[in-house]
Amino acid sequence: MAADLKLPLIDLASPDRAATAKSIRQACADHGFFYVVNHGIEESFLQQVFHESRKFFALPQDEKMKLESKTDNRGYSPLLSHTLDSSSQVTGDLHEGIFLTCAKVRYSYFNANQWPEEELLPCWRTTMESYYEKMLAVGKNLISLMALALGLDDLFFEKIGAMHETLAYIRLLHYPGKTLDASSRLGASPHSDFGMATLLLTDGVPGLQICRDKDRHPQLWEDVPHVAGALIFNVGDLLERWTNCLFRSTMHRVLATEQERYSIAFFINGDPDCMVECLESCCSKENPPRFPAIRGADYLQEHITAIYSRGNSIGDTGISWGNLPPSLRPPQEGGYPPLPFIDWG
Ligand SMILES: O=C(O)CCC(=O)C(=O)O
Ligand SMILES: [Fe+2]
Repeated sequence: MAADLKLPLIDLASPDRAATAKSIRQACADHGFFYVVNHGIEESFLQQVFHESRKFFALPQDEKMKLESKTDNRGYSPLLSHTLDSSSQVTGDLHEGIFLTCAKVRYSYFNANQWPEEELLPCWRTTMESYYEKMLAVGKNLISLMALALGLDDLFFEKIGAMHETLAYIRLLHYPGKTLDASSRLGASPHSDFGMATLLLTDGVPGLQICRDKDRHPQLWEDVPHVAGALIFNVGDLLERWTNCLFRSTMHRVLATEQERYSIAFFINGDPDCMVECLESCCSKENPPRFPAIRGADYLQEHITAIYSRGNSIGDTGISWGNLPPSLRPPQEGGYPPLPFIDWG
């Protein structure tokens, strides 16, 4: 049975930014996950976004399929159409979703947005665009606190270009609840998020779990309880790479539960052209960089291709763990070497 977890709570209204940054540093090192409260987004607006999300998923399947994502990034992905961890399940994850972005990057890595028709869902697009703006503002505040947490200038990630033309995504998710084969599937199979960080909004229906130590056998999965009004923040792979694993991109999954569940992930992936390389303050002779430098877009694109490939298995795409670049392969046998002791002060 999964244990219950008490994740740290970060209060964005606290006037003491240095103390907030210190708590964030601890939270990212211990869990890679924390709650964000007093984020400034009104509860009524969050409920409105959920309401619009429910309306989208309630559309007839053929309407949703008109927005089907052709290359598995922007657009609709039906139930079982992809698997976040292709090694854990042969068939797909038990959820449907739609990916949207309002990012204005100077060249297009991904498809154009696909919006439901205005007559079908009036105000849907404006609600999502407004959600995007609000979440991006919260995300940028958190990224600057992350920089402070690392002992850097709070504009550090801006200055290195990571936030220049930030690629961020909304992913509306719907887990259908009771289905015949729910017991043999997961709502979302184990994965870590690929980008810099994710802000997650859940509807109170349980299911989300984290595994703090992926190399431990057997793995310990802990329930992430819902905290009303809070967003859930988690570190993504790019921040883990920047910090040489000081900040943890923690593995998580969603159980397929009896109850229908909705959630909304907001992925902050950073500027596609920014180089992601170990921060000086996070490595030393005894603790050399664990990952080679990589351009943000290359990491994301390779990962998306591998995980979201139609057919649900890496094999179907001609990609295998063996021919993925080293940055995308799972850790070597026995996991990564242990982290050195760090005195956080
Ligand atoms: O639905 C959730 O609670 C988590 C979703 C998630 O982890 C993801 O989309 O990356
Ligand atoms: Fe995730």
